[in-house]
Amino acid sequence: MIQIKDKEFISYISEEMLLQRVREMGGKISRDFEGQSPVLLGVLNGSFMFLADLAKSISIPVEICFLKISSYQGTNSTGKVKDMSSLDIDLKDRPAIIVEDIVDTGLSMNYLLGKIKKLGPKSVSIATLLTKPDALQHPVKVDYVGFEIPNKFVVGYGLDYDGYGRNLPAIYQLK
Ligand SMILES: O=P(O)(O)OC[C@H]1O[C@H](OP(=O)(O)OP(=O)(O)O)[C@H](O)[C@@H]1O
Ligand SMILES: Nc1nc2[nH]cnc2c(=O)[nH]1
Repeated sequence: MIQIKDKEFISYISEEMLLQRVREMGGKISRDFEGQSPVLLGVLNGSFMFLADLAKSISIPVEICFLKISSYQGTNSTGKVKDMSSLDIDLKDRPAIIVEDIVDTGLSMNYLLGKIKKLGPKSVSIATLLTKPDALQHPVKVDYVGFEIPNKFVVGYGLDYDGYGRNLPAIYQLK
């Protein structure tokens, strides 16, 4: 068990399991996009650790850039997406892969899809480490999923509680 601020969390997905699954996802993406050079669009802050490990497992040429949005406060969605991005890459006619740590209600991903599609990419795919099928309110088709998890708040491996816990190498669930 670990404590972050006022909350206790218990071990949920080990570092070993995360890395094994992320490598599988990188292998699949490499096969699916063989002969192409997609742009990985990491969504800050939460995706930084997943994106780093995923990118290391991808064997085809990729470019990497980042978007920054936020919708969570504490352990709840605000219901609104705050966009702080300025995308410095031309996506026209390029395959784009949005890389997220988690699709929870789907609000953020629906917003991102709308934003990216307007930039004229060849295709838009979604890779997320985690999804919470029982929490989904804004349906979205995810192409690459690491783990489907129950509707409980999680931290670690990029995911935070109130700014903390992102540096944990494994995933923990709210007790
Ligand atoms: O499906 P949703 O309900 O929209 O939730 C998913 C979003 O929540 C998290 O971001 P957060 O707002 O916590 O910002 P952060 O990545 O900076 O922690 C996560 O990285 C997703 O972007
Ligand atoms: N840290 C964290 N951020 C989220 N954003 C959406 N769902 C979650 C979650 O379960 N944990």
